[in-house]
Amino acid sequence: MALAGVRVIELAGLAPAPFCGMILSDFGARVIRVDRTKVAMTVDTQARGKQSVALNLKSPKGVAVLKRLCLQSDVVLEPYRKGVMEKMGLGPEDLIKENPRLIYARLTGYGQSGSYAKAAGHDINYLAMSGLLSMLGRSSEKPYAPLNLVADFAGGGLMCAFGIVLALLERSRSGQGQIIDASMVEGAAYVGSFMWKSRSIGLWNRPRGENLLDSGAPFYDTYRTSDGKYVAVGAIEPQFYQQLIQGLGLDDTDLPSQMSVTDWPQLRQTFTQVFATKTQAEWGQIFDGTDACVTPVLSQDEVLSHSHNQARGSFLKDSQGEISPRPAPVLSRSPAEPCGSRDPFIGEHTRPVLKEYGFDQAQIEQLLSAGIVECNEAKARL
Ligand SMILES: C[C@H](CCC[C@@H](C)[C@H]1CC[C@H]2[C@@H]3[C@H](O)C[C@@H]4C[C@H](O)CC[C@]4(C)[C@H]3C[C@H](O)[C@]12C)C(=O)SCCNC(=O)CCNC(=O)[C@H](O)C(C)(C)COP(=O)(O)OP(=O)(O)OC[C@H]1O[C@@H](n2cnc3c(N)ncnc32)[C@H](O)[C@@H]1OP(=O)(O)O
Repeated sequence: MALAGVRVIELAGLAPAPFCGMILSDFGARVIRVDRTKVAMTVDTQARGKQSVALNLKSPKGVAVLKRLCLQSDVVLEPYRKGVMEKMGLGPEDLIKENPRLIYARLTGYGQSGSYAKAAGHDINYLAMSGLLSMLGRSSEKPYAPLNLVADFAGGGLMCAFGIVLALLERSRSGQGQIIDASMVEGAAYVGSFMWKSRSIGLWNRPRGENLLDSGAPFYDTYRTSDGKYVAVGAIEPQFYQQLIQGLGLDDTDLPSQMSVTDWPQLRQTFTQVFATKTQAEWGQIFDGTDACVTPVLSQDEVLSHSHNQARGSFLKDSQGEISPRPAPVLSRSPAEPCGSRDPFIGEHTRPVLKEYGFDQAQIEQLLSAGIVECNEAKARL
């Protein structure tokens, strides 16, 4: 796999850093998640292929253990508020001084500088600060965050993984590590570059929800079908729009022109009425195999059985029967091989990882009896 041999220490976080760690793990990196002690359950639902070490960082001895793990690894991924790592003496300067090859990734909402750097926040705040939230939502309605997808995952976890891969690539030439300052505000904005770059062509001149691609255009929207399901329509180009009109059984000469913005509300009404006359599956029979750009809106449970997804193996079922997306993109020679077994229990790998990182048996027992580390192997065997 592409990242085989790369050792990552991931400090346990909420959602973006776990996703970043899972991407690295799916593509072959060895990811060791450092969890808190005295915690019954992890909130990391993206732990595929990771190992867990439970370590008390409130103790100087725990901090010393973490330092030893970091110094022998390729990547440290930390999701804390600015200053937390420095307070423990584990800031990037300290660690990179001792391990110049170390890649130190800092995944935060607002980045390591600026007046918001130390403020708490979540996806919706970062999205708001990126300028993108102001563009999301239906006409005359308030801005609407599309789950916590854009800042946490696209602009956060994924962008940070990209930064790590770039730093690894550069290190293969220079032999040196570096610090990655991954701000979710900036990551989200960068993912949305098109929204800035396309202003000059007038794509966003109208109010929110009234433009071509923000649900303003009737040929770029979702419609309810007679069985209470939905279809998605993305028939932008005239030749594809013609196929949509044909599939709907409408006569083009009775309709206003596609790009007549003032007629869009009326056209939307017509489409709404027509789509409501058949089931989602019936529309599938009409539109599948055409270029009308009409697809079913599938639920999370339906994706696995759709013929196209099935043919490509786009979704996986793990050993627990849980469905999740296959890692993307697909590399021809060294594709991801996601681990099929269950996620680790907190502290499940404390003992073997410490051993591997050079702690001897007596040191491990001492750390265990002092409560600096926890080991949950017994639970893991149950
Ligand atoms: C919208 C998303 C968030 C969605 C997350 C949800 C999926 C989950 C959120 C709550 C979960 C539920 C909840 O936990 C209750 C249940 C628990 C149960 O186990 C499971 C079910 C639950 C219902 C559970 C279910 C779900 O998991 C939840 C609903 C986001 O936007 S995520 C993005 C957030 N932002 C960032 O990541 C940006 C960077 N980080 C930050 O800005 C801050 O970290 C943050 C997020 C604001 C939190 O600030 P906080 O003050 O809490 O921490 P920090 O200042 O960063 O400091 C960390 C301190 O922790 C110490 N520490 C770290 N590791 C250890 C250790 N191993 N041992 C000891 N101590 C440790 C560290 O030293 C710091 O201590 P100090 O404060 O003293 O310096």
